[in-house]
Amino acid sequence: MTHPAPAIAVSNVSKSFGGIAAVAGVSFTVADGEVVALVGENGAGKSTIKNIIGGTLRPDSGHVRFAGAPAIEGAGRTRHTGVATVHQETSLFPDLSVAENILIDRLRAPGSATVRPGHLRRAAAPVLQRVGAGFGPETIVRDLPAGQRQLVEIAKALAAEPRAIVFDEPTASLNLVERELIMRIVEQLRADGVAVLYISHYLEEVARLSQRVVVMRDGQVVADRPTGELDRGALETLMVGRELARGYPVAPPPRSAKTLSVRELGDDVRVSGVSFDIAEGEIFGLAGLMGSGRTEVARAIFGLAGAVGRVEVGGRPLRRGNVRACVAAGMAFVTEDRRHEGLFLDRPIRESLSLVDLDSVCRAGWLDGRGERRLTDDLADKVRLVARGGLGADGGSLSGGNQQKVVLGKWLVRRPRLIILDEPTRGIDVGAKAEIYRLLVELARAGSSILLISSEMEEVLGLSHRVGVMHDGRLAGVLDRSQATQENVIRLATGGAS
Ligand SMILES: Nc1ncnc2c1ncn2[C@@H]1O[C@H](COP(=O)(O)OP(=O)(O)OP(=O)(O)O)[C@@H](O)[C@H]1O
Repeated sequence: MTHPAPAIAVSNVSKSFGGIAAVAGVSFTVADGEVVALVGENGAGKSTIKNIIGGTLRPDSGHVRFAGAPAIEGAGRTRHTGVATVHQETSLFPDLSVAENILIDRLRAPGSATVRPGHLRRAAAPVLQRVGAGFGPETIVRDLPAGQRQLVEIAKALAAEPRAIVFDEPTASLNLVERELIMRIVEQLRADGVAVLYISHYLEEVARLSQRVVVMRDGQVVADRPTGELDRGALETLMVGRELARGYPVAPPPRSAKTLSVRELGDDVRVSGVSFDIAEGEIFGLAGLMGSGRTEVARAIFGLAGAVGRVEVGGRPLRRGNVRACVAAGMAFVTEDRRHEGLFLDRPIRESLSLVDLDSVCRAGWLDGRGERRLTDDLADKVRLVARGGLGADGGSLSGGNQQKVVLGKWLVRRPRLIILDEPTRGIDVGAKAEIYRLLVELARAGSSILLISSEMEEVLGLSHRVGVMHDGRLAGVLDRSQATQENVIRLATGGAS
């Protein structure tokens, strides 16, 4: 019996950057109608492989074949026919319509004539239907919530009718309902015979969707096994090379003094009438569906978005809209958009790490090189930073997850009085997550107050003393740890009574 060639065959692929191997001798296949999960720690080499399969990066040696055929070499870029990629960061044009975004590659094709809007709409409708979109082709992308933009991203990939499709963490920061939708699309693609390579840090998704798991560590494949043979613990151990502690670390009960007091907070647009307190040493989770106003609450506390209402830190009214005053009051804000707001891509990693704590690395106004080295080495260690080129390499050379660890880590050691974290573990691997949870609990134990915003319900429920649930711009209820179950949170988040 002859076997058909696999839809994707990666053979002995190696790639180095500046003499440092990102991936070395990687081989695996994905067959038609198969979902293969690609997992590994931050910096293991997953994105490098994705980019080589997608044709945006050329391997130093080895090759990728699609259904037995090599890629078509063109000037500068390799064209890989039959494979599409759904990226983590959205690549959509916000001011164009859904249909224009979906068909943009064809609109830009040389020799393409002017396209009539009616034609565009008709061409986009079937793929929108295939992803179960509840919006029309003429909707402007900017008006869609993030979860639905991800559907447009997938529809765009499907428009080319690919035989193989690569998903890069498609559910990061989506809520449970939106995640379910994406997973059903993947299941349907598989049933339709499409080959799927699924990159994810969410091991429950890996267990549900994939038939096979390829585990990468330090640029190499360390396991390629049927998913059914690996339980969660075994998979984690393969990924991080050690056994991870189960469950969440427990913070001691909060103290009685209030750190933060928020009254009738609003942003004049989406959020209004939000009131709550956070005590010293308390972890307060903020849950809610995407678009419910969680991020806006955080921004309004910091005075960033035309905020109204009263905010007190340590019993003193906060001078609003003045970020410097907030920082002076001991507040720290780690936003969702960490890569643009906290990391120098073209400066040594060491500088990004030491910047918030300059006082401790400066002696009489001079930068103390040894002090800086000690501080940054310690920090890098604490967040399990994988910087294969050392801390002297530029921030831009780090993998996505490791860039996030830098920005998060530098705030965590500063022991702020109040730290607001928006999606702190997005894109971060299981091992580093465990470290970050430990650091958060340590901060709380030392008396810091923490406002934790996360779409990962398990994380919010596992770490928080209390959980506030947002619905439609209002705080629908606050649940104590004993009442904070997934069902109760979902009920409040979807507009049900507490
Ligand atoms: N342009 C580059 N210049 C220098 N080094 C790079 C570059 N791109 C990747 N690397 C290095 O290659 C290694 C693999 O990175 P890659 O982005 O493939 O990891 P990853 O598994 O996708 O990680 P993450 O889960 O954080 O996204 C890392 O050590 C990274 O620092």
